[in-house]
Amino acid sequence: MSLFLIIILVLLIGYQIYEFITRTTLNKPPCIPRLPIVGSYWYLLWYNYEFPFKAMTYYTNKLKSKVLTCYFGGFMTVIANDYNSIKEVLTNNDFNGRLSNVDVVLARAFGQSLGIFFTEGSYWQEQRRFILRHMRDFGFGRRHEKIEADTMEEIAILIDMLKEGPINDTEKSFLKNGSARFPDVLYPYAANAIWNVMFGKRFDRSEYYKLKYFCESAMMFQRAADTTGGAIFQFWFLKYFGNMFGYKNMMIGNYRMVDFIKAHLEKTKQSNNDDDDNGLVDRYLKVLKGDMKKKSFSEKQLIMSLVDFMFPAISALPSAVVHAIKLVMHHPKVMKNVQKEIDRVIGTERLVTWEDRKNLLYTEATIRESLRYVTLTPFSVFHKTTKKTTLSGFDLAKDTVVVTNLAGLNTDVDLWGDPDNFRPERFLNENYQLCKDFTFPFGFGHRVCAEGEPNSLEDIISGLIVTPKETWIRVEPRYT
Ligand code: HEM
Repeated sequence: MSLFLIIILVLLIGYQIYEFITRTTLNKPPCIPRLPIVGSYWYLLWYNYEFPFKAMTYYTNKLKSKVLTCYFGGFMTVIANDYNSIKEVLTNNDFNGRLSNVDVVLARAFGQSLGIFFTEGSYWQEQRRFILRHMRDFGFGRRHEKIEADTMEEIAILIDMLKEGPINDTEKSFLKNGSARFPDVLYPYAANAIWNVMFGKRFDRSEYYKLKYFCESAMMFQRAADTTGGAIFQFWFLKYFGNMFGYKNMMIGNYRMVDFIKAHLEKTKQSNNDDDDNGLVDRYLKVLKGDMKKKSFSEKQLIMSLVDFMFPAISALPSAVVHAIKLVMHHPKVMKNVQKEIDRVIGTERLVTWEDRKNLLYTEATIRESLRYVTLTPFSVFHKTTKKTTLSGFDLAKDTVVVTNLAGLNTDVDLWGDPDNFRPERFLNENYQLCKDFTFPFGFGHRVCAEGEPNSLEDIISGLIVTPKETWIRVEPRYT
């Protein structure tokens, strides 16, 4: 009898646990199974430890919904997995919040909510607006004679490195036996481009070791965790496990960048005259010295904004170029087409310019396809609802974490038909013009990547092509 009761009790508890795991609240998106405390993230890891976002396709099919609830630890999170729901998140201002008070986010910024990525509300708006407006004056995201000339010089150095070989120990570390290591070889070019906008100067070729250090720190930070922050963002105490959850490298990489920027900021402050106007830093320092300083302006905020604007420029951009190169090299037909277009539009005697972009449609389609094929930010950067709102007809409470599953969008069979094929032609119509792009590699709306799509694509194009005559496309004899 007692055995019978125990069986009943076990069955009842089992049922309760099953109920808890699969429970969906009324008018909330269907929920991925979850466990008490740890939530659903572990199910994603279980499905694919290396690429947990891949589990989403399985669950959208299983739960028959493109919008799902997923508990990241204790954070009730809603994940948008298709074009319509992602667009809704990106275009509705109710989703413009960020998780600004999570331990790991605060730890990277002197224990405060600073920078651009993880700030929100009027603080974020004020800072983002000020920084972008003044960066534009120094050539960020628009035509600018000096910046274009400087960039051409950097490209010329890159060509010289690739063609003539290394001239110092730093260059020898990424140029060996006639081959170049990517993305490392692109670091000086990428870092000097953004440094120029911020500080109004570039590092000389003899100082490239400094840029190498700066870029490697950014990579260390990026590689320590994905944009979701991984498990460390859900459970603060995991920081005590060293590098097991990426915390240690995240902090080392982050504070190496902070210290590097701080040291150069100090130098700028010491040599700064009131009428200096060479880059964003001069403009920001002017505000800090002035009487009209708004509350959101501080030196720490400047440092974290510089980190937030610079680390993607020196890690994500070179990575995007490398993925494009790799994919083109593995698709000889695409390579031939790109090469033919470069020969036709640019020829072999001059460098690529910003003007060329409108005539490099196949090359642009190739870059768009490589950004689709390899999603650099699979879960993008987490958003948060700033008020009670709706998504695809579901009700969402204020402060709900919202994820745009860009990887899911980029591999959606319903949208692409053959997402596993690398086919730039999908971005061109029958008239060989670029057609509507259903991807959001840089996000969209007010929280769009600060570099924005046009600027990023131009940078990738110039990084990819480098030079018509000596380009990497010609280096690989197997395909020519
Ligand atoms: C191929 C390269 C890049 C990709 C794929 C990329 C992608 C993204 C994505 C998906 C977001 C999040 C959008 C959202 O919240 O929905 C983002 C945000 C951001 N990106 Fe990029 N990015 C790239 C390069 C850059 C560069 C070069 C910069 C700076 C020069 C930059 C600066 C930023 C900043 C500051 C944000 C935060 C914007 C905010 O929260 O207001 N990114 N990026």
